[in-house]
Amino acid sequence: MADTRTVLSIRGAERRYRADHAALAGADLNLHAGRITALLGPSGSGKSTLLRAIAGLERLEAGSICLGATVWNDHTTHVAPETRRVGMVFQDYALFPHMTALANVAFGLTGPDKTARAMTQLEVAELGHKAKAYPHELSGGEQQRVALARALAPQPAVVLLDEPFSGLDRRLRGELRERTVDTLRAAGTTALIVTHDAEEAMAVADELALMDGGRIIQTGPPDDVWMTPVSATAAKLLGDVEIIEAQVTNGQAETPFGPVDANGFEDGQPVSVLVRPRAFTLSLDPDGPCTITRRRSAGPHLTHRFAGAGGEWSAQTPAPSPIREGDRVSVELDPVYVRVVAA
Ligand SMILES: Nc1ncnc2c1ncn2[C@@H]1O[C@H](COP(=O)(O)OP(=O)(O)OP(=O)(O)O)[C@@H](O)[C@H]1O
Repeated sequence: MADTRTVLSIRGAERRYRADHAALAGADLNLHAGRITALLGPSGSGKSTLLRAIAGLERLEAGSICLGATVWNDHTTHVAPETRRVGMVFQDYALFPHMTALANVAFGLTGPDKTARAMTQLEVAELGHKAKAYPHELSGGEQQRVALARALAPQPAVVLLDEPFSGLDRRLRGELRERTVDTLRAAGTTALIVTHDAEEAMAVADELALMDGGRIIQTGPPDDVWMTPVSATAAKLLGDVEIIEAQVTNGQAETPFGPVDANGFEDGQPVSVLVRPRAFTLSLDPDGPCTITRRRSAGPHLTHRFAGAGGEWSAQTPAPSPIREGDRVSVELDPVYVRVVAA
């Protein structure tokens, strides 16, 4: 059974840079022992501010941040960044350019064996042979690995990674992503990784936290969050979704593609029906109500745009498919990929 002990808890965190705008507007989040949480949100939603607040680089105006029973922040306390047991990997890695890889990793360490410990950490990152190299002599991926080694070397309670893969090309990103997850797991570290890439968040996360407007709007295992988004905003953060506004009648929400179960909402209530592209099941039908307007291959599946039923919609369909542009189709919804939430 995985350890779900809360290591870090954030309650009602508020931070305003301007009087009329809260970068953090009451954010709540728990980080659990040895687990990787991915923080996903659009640009400007407050992700970096939350990370900086955990690191002690921002003061909160309200709320609290606690490591176990130790208060790092509340209305009276602000523990200095250097005394928090936090490791940081910044977006640009922030390595010291005039120091070797080894000196960078040893930087935060103390004690007579600090160089040996830094070397061990570099070896874990498979960069022992680059110990004497300066950052400009390292590739982007190697720099990121040195930055991660530096963050992990002091055995911090929490590691924070701010968009750690964003400067790298797609192939290297995937590789480095897996290596980073392996390294964090091997170290048993509690980690928070910020990203605005849904696919990346789903790939790295044990737990996913969705952020919007300075608040955490949903948390949970990635599959659960994907299958059961709490709102249209949450669903949109994780990928394409069609949103159909509907009213509940006899326990069902009426859509142009037939009724769907109203998920416990009461009759008369306005709801949003969230339909993932893969929910649409298309069948060739000369008398069907919809017409294919566009067909695109996307590797293992196809994207079919179709018009009719009061709008234009996107379906993700299995490849190969005989359905071509201009064909008429009938459309059904697979309820597995449909979710009804409050409007
Ligand atoms: N130093 C600052 N001074 C003034 N406003 C700031 C400052 N830092 C951030 N903000 C504002 O606070 C809000 C949250 O910013 P933040 O950088 O935390 O968002 P983010 O989710 O990390 O965005 P991104 O994905 O683009 O990095 C934004 O409206 C931003 O403009």
